[in-house]
Amino acid sequence: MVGLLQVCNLSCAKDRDHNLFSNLNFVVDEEDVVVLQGKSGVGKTSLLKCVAHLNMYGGEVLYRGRTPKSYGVPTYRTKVSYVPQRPSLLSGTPRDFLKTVTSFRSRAPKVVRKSDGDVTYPIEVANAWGIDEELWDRNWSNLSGGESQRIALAIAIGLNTAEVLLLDEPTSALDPYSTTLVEGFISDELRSAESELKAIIWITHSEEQARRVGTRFLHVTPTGCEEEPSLSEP
Ligand SMILES: Nc1ncnc2c1ncn2[C@@H]1O[C@H](COP(=O)(O)OP(=O)(O)OP(=O)(O)O)[C@@H](O)[C@H]1O
Repeated sequence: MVGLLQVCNLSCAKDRDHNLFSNLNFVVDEEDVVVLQGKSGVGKTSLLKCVAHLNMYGGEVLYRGRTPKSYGVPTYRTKVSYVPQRPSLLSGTPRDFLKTVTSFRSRAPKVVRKSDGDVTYPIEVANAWGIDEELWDRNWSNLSGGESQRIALAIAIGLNTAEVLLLDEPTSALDPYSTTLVEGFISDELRSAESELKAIIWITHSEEQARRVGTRFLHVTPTGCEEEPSLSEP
């Protein structure tokens, strides 16, 4: 079976002589929310970056049976999109970032714009999570961790081009109420016929969150990954 995303014999180098991990094989299908688990430092973030074609890797990543290069990497990244844990490392404001991202030719032209050129849906998504529009004009470095995390996620979801989202601890800076809002919104998007979103790979250190959002559980080790049938109750 081809699946939406196929990870074949993936390895990632730690340094010239050592691999961080190797021999990773798994398939992501439509409607999957694959929770990635594993010890701190095992390489979960690195794995997501490999899948997003942001890190060097050995082996193969196939999206709908084809390599990232066959789509063109910028186009691939609009379909398989990585959302970092700490977007505050970006320069400028979220609105600058949104304008830059939506100006790329690889972005689908269907993104809705206001007459002044602004893209609206990401701002609406963030608003639903308690983000005032004025925050879009503040530098990333002057936003709280939770604000920048929600805005980065709202951009990824609101652009509505990604079929696979790679979420790196997307709610680690959020309070429980905001976490519930975000989790609910994402699961509605996965079910919505209007949304492009088909599957998610989600890193979380929270067992409770893993149970709430996950449909599959993948345990990453330096020598491969194992699928766990389900998480046992605490
Ligand atoms: N750009 C980099 N240069 C050198 N080493 C790096 C780089 N990024 C990550 N590493 C190292 O690679 C290893 C794996 O890091 P990674 O962030 O992928 O792990 P993780 O499983 O996501 O960790 P955590 O659960 O703590 O977030 C760590 O030892 C880290 O220090």
